[in-house]
Amino acid sequence: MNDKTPLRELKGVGDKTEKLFQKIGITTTEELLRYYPRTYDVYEEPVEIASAQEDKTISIRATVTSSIYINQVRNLQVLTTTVADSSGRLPVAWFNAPYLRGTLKKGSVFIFRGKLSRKKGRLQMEHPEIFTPAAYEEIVHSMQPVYGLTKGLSNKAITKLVHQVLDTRPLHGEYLPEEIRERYQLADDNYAVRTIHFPKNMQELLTARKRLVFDEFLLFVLAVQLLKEKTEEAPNTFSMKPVWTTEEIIEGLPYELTNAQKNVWHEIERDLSGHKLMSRLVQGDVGSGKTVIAFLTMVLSAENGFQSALMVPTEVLANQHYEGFLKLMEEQNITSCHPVLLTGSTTAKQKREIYAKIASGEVNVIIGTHALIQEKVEYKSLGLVITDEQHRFGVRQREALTTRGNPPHVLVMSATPIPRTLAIILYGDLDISIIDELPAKRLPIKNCVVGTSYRPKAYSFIEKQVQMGRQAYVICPMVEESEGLDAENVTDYARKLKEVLPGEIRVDILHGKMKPKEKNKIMEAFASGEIQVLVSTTVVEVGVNVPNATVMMVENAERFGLAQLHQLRGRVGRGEHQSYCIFIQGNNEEDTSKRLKILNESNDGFYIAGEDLKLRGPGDLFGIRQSGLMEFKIGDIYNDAGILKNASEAAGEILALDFDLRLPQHEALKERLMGYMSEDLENLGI
Ligand SMILES: Nc1ncnc2c1ncn2[C@@H]1O[C@H](COP(=O)(O)OP(=O)(O)OP(=O)(O)O)[C@@H](O)[C@H]1O
Repeated sequence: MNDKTPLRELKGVGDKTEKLFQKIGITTTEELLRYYPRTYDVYEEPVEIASAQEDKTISIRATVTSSIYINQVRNLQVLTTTVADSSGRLPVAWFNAPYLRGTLKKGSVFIFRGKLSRKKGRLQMEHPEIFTPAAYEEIVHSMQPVYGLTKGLSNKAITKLVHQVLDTRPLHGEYLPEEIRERYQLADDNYAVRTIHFPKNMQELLTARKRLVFDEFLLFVLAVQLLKEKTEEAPNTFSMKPVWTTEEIIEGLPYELTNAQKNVWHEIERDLSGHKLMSRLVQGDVGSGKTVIAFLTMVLSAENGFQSALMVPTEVLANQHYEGFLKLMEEQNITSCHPVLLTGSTTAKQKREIYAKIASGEVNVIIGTHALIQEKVEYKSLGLVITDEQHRFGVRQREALTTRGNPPHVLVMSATPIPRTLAIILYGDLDISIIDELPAKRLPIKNCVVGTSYRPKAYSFIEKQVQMGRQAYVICPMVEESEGLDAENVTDYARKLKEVLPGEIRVDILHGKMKPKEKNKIMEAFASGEIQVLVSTTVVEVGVNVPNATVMMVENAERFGLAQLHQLRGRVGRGEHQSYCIFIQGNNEEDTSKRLKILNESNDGFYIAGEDLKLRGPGDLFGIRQSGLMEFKIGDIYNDAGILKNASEAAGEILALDFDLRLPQHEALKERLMGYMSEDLENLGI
């Protein structure tokens, strides 16, 4: 067995299992080992029934004190009994588990592990796991991995397979230079990979995690540094001179550019006409007006006779930008641009026609999803690539671009708030511009963090806003009901909301499982105001622009990272109307309230990220990540900023000594880096 061994060759993996693993992006043993647990279950010491708290998973050691009752509730068979210890009694229920009848004999003692919930005013434990006291003794205090799952694939199945691979694979040689491991006190790689799946305690877990985070950052920073070497001196083969048209467009806009926008625009103009190729990152908080800068740059490129491509992560966004660009052309009478939209939904026939037009130069502004820089697309003269969200277009994609015949100028747009010190490390190959000013007419968003009892008020508020001509988003974490997860889902929620709101208000849904075409249709209907309330998952999070929407209501806000919530909030407050954000907290935990309150204090992405960090302890690393940021599997740029700085320092030293990694002590590292660079590039968008 080696790293690239297909899962298929493992014991117990047939067609069906192979497909299920493919669904979560795993085809080889290496990918399986890099599929880190989402979190860990700790089997705690049993507690007394009397001290058990609602909503918490606990273990109790108790005796079965009554006979078993079986009730049929629709298609659910409910099995109930009562258990007791010296402190009290507790009803327990299982669903569709008739096989337990033989086990749960009156008088027998078990460890019951599950969550307590309140039913008709009484606490009860639902569907607990059962262990004999001896079996529990063996696992108590241990940490069990909890993986991200897909329907049909159980946590047990993944755990078993990871065990199999860890037990049978040959160990690797260490690829990090010894002195670096010593200086930063990093565990051995083989140990780290095993322990991240099966740690015995928190300390072990943190040690393993530190090594893996370091590795992930080190490879990333090395890639950035090597790319920097390559691009720093690349001559400007697509020199673009400033033109009047863009000045006229700026004059003709319905608003005045902010000073920050003007500065960035001038920086870009200077870059494009300079001696070197442009590699620039434009960082600007949600709604700060990055799109118009992208459009101006594309017009400038077209006026200079070159093609440009704007790549975005979703079809919805691609459509939005395409429509936006067409509108700008029409309003401002721009004749030099011939735009085209290219996405996954474009039919094969249309694609062929579009490819031909791109090859002949008939179209010069190409807007779409990542399909744009696939090898099949041959450009006549691609002078500029703009990407609109950096986390889907990381260092590996930028590197792949430089290997094309004539590498184009690169402009990366990002709304991720990253402190400057970290940005310099993470985007070392890019010059950085910051739009640190919001358009003047914006009113600050009004926020509230409330419990679920606030819903009726929120609904009537939404109703009033709609009557005033505005629109609303309601975000739920899930698409449909899912076993074991207690969170709102789009499908049922929309149904309920339709019952509550007056019939003339059109409520519709949007989620990631819909076909792209359907999603576009819904988004267009929302943008045009036909749909007034959109119940959606976080698919709306990145870049969607409907300035008329003024309410953002987020259900189960506790399930999202603050950065993600900030992105969601950024979907409102994009026009002149007062906007509102209602975060519904679905639990009663004080820590959650504290965290969510940060959103109440500020509308500034930088501030939020910083405050969130202060509240986190080491145990939080495995709960909510600042999801959506960058392309890291395990590292978190905020929580692990210290490790990121160490990795950057180490990369600097390695390259100072051996700038192309030729020395024998770096051979294994180089191989690992090559593997990293080519890993999943297809999935990453190239
Ligand atoms: N200087 C300005 N004054 C007023 N409105 C502006 C200005 N610049 C842009 N806008 C408008 O603000 C809204 C948000 O701009 P845009 O979509 O470019 O934001 P963004 O920076 O891309 O944000 P996000 O990261 O959330 O996508 C748009 O409706 C745009 O027309």
